Amino acid sequence: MSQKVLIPTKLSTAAKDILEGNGFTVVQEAGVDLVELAKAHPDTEGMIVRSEKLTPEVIDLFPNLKAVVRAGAGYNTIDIQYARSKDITVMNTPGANSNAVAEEAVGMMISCARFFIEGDRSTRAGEWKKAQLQGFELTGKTVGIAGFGNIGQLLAKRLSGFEVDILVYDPFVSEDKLAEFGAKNVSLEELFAGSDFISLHMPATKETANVISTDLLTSMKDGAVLVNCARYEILDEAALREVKKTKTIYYANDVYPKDAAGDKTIADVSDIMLPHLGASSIEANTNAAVMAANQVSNYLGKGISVFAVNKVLPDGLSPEYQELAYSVAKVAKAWMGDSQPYEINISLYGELKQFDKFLVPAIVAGASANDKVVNAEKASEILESHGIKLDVREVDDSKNYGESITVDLIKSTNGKLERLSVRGTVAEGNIIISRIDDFDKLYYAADGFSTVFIYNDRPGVLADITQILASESINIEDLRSPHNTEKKRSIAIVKTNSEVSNEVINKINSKIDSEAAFQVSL
Ligand SMILES: NC(=O)C1=CN([C@@H]2O[C@H](COP(=O)(O)OP(=O)(O)OC[C@H]3O[C@@H](n4cnc5c(N)ncnc54)[C@H](O)[C@@H]3O)[C@@H](O)[C@H]2O)C=CC1
Ligand SMILES: O=C(O)C(=O)COP(=O)(O)O
Repeated sequence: MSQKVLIPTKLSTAAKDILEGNGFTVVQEAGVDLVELAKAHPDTEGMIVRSEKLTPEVIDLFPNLKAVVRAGAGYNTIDIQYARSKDITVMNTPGANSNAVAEEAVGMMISCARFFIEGDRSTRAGEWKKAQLQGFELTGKTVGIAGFGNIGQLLAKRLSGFEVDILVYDPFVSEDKLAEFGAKNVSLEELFAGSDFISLHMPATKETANVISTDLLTSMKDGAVLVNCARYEILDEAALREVKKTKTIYYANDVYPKDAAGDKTIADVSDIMLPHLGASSIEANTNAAVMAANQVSNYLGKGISVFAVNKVLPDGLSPEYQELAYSVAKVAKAWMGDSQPYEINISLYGELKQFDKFLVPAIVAGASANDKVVNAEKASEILESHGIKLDVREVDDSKNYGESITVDLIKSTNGKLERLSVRGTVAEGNIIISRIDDFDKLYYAADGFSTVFIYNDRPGVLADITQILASESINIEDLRSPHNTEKKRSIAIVKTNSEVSNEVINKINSKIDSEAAFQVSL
């Protein structure tokens, strides 16, 4: 039965399309209470949200939930610790909506400095406030950016045409990053006192709660502009109200305690108020939808967690290695065909051996991959229930395999055991299959469609394979065919531009009489 993903938010249909294409059942209903949705879909295993609040009470309504992707950056609306305690992995989609927010911030700055909102309102009302609404320019001024992550950096880049000086406050930013943008690292106090425009782009955390205080606001230059497209909780609203009584500063706001209609307490001190529009561009929505759908699909289907915020991959383990784990196992499983392994042996070489708990689920998912979708979390249980032994072996690092993974599926046919062994590594960010059976040094990039034949070495076999594929109008993109002269065996790995049907594989097989013939798509 296919796994269910709930999208209780307004999100590009790209997410639903990707997930359905990968075999998931998708329910997308925006604006419906999560409690109601939980009643109707208690079997939900994955969820994609935007600013919807996931409290412990809401999380408890979804007993089968395994993965939540916040299609966006800020995840302060999700109780990630509670989710962790329920073994739910929460991810976000960094960078997906950054440009939309950076552009919004530039728009806010100029709208404030040139009085666009008051100009519009008063002119509509029949007034003519040309003399009163003389503004000031952004060009050549000093802009302070608090929080120099994805959005902060893009903002600096977008502002470069305005020839501004940039001050940055971010306790975690590197000197290299600052140099790249020609920005100066300062304290938050120096940033507030020295900037004509200030834009907030740090996350809402315990450390940033109410950090924009009376002292900072009082220190701002007269007539300076403060833009908050980050989070409501960062600014001390009462302090802003007090300071604004005696000082002319402008405040542009996009964020609230909750996203909902109704009166807003911040209204009297805001010069511009938008209904949390930062990420609301077509482009950002599509980017976030595509990223989120792939992340849910990879996690539930392959055990690969990318951008997890409550189960962060340990230092030294990049997500490519989880992908490698899945891919190596999937190649071995494709070789094995429909029968079930008697045993799975896993060898994690080099630094990878310490990361078994992050890699084994992906291997188990790959080794169980008959359909497009498998349930990575449940795969171990399934293996156990089928009596399949899983063995993570002691490895011999003197073999110099670097950071690589070997998956051996042990096949049992009428009591006779056969080892189907595949090894891979990551090189320059690419997933590389380095060995199948005893054919090593393959160095073959595992993506797209590959058909593999193992056969007795003799002249003319490659010609037969390529000729049959050509007659089916299938184009070959790569072909590796090392020989084992001692055993007089060869392997041909043929990467094609499209899927090769079973019928065509059988046709080739009967012509070349191979001992193994299988296709794998990665
Ligand atoms: N208005 C809107 O629609 C949107 C609002 N946001 C908000 O903007 C925030 C930033 O988004 P991104 O740039 O994508 O995230 P990011 O994670 O790429 O960047 C955040 C930056 O803040 C820095 N930071 C962390 N703690 C800090 C502190 N105490 N003081 C100063 N800097 C600190 C981090 O080092 C990092 O460089 C999000 O957390 C979210 O709350 C994000 C997207 C849309
Ligand atoms: O990505 C973020 O942090 C945002 O604030 C965007 O929120 P939204 O997806 O528009 O509800």
